[in-house]
Amino acid sequence: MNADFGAPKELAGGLQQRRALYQPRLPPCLQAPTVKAEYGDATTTIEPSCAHVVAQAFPNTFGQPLVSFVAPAAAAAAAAEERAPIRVGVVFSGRQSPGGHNVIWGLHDAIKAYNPQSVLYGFVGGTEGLFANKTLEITDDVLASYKNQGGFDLLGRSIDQIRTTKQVTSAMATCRTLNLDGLVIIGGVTSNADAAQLSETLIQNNCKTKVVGVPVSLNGDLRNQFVETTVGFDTVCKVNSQLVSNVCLDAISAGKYYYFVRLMGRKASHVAFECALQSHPNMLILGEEVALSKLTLMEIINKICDGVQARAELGKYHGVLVIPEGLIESIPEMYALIQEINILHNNNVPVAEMPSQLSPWAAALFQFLPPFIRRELLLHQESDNSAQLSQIDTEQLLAHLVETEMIKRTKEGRYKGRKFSSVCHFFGYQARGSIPSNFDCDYAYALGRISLHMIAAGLTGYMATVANLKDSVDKWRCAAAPLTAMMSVKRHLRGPGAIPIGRPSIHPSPIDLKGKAYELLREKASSFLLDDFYRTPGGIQFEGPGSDVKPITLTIENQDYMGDIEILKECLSKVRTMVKPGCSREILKAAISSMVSVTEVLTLMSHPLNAELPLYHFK
Ligand SMILES: O=P(O)(O)OC[C@H]1O[C@](O)(CO)[C@@H](O)[C@@H]1O
Repeated sequence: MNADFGAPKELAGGLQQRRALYQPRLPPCLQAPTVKAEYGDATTTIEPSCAHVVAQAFPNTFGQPLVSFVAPAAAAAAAAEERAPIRVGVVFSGRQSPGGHNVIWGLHDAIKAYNPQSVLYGFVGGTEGLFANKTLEITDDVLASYKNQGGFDLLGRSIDQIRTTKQVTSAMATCRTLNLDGLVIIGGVTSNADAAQLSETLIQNNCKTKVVGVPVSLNGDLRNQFVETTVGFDTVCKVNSQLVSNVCLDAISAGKYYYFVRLMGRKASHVAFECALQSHPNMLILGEEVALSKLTLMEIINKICDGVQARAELGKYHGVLVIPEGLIESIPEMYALIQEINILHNNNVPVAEMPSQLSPWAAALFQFLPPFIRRELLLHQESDNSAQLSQIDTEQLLAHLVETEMIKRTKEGRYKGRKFSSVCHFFGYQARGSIPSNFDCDYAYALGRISLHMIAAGLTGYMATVANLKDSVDKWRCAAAPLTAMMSVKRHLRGPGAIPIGRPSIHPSPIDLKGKAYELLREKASSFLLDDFYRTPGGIQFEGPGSDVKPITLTIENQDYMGDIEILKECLSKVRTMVKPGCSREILKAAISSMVSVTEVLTLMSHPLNAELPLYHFK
């Protein structure tokens, strides 16, 4: 374990120092040291047919009400000394995600405003630090060089799991030893599911510590009717969109390579999806689409080759393909092979013996794959027993198979263009330590402050949430949602005969293939493929007009089309000044794509006032 966690960092002059001075904006309800908690109706689960199973597994925490936080009446705000000091622990349970530090900062500020005698302990080294009770007291001094900074290096992280009996017992022992009123668990889907179980176990064992989850994950897959997005998703998408758009421009400049880019996102492809909306690469293959259409590996390869061939007919020998790291598991035959390997891991079969123990069809597929993929598929599993997808070079597998297929097509006389050449990238870990965007700084800081109010209100088994994120911070609504309300049970089959399997849990939310954002992308797919409609969002903006740009998916999916007349007017005036009367349709398209965001264009296209402006009818 790194002994330097929490040590003051030397911040580079210029941007890094300036970022440390940024003061996150606070929604109105969080501006006083206390809040008023308003209790709503009892909850069930996001999948009501699972309610009885969740209720059985979580007898103490199922059905709790939603809680909203509003500003207290001025007279209700008691003096700090009238409030008992609070003792809270905080742990990074999930993977690094930009903005995580600000959750701790917000929590610290709220705790001290609540009562300056309150104490906040950070667990050093992630969950391992929680189990071993290794703490660092969080103070203003400790926080100084970590404010608005990326990574999780204030406290570090270890395994993203608080699940086994030993782990839960150790965590409970730490809560008791430190006499904690609250434990704040920072992480994604897995960490929050574990937080729910820990909270239930603590109640059953008469441990007073309240457990609060905070949605922090670069993958953006912890989203449901209570959670609009996770901390870090915005930053990671911005960093990766810049990288993708950079390679788009590189590709078109030399006209000789196809770039195969893999982005993070295991069970869901949100990062790849958002980056494609931002940067417009030629091709995007989502895990969700492949799983739905049950596309085989060779069908995917043929699809890519058809795209390469169509572009060659236009004289184009370059392009950019974006995939999520989870794509490999979405391909039916690869999924089945990975499942067989997982079973062998669970049965402790030595890696060297695994290939010989595969079923005949899986062994045949395994042998067909290039040696580097075979080696990567056999790596030890993640904490949730899934394959280590970040270590599997799916982009290289695709590039290799596409090259083979293009050579075959050439030999058969089906392809007459130039030789296909590729360059592969995994833009994965690079973004996790990035300086967080203003949005992630504000969002994380607010969630940290909400966590304190949840503990003060005695809530346990809840997640801190903020709604209305597409709007400015002064319109954000702060709340707490029961973790059990986000649970469902996996099923073997769909429909009435479906058999529930496993314990209820919080599951990653896939891309909504019926959603507005996906519809937009599909409409543009053939133009993206052939027209090199690249878009350059550039680096993260911290100041000025670009600094408040939010994820396109977040704004599109939550867009109130009829209500945003102000946005409409602003867009109209922008485009009117740019476009000259009588200019071509192509110029209009380009003007719109470069001048306004997709969200704005969508708003324009869907708004009744759109009829005023024939130029928007390019669709
Ligand atoms: O740091 P680690 O353990 O290699 O984590 C890698 C994984 O973490 C994530 O970044 C976030 O869950 C995944 O997308 C990726 O597969």
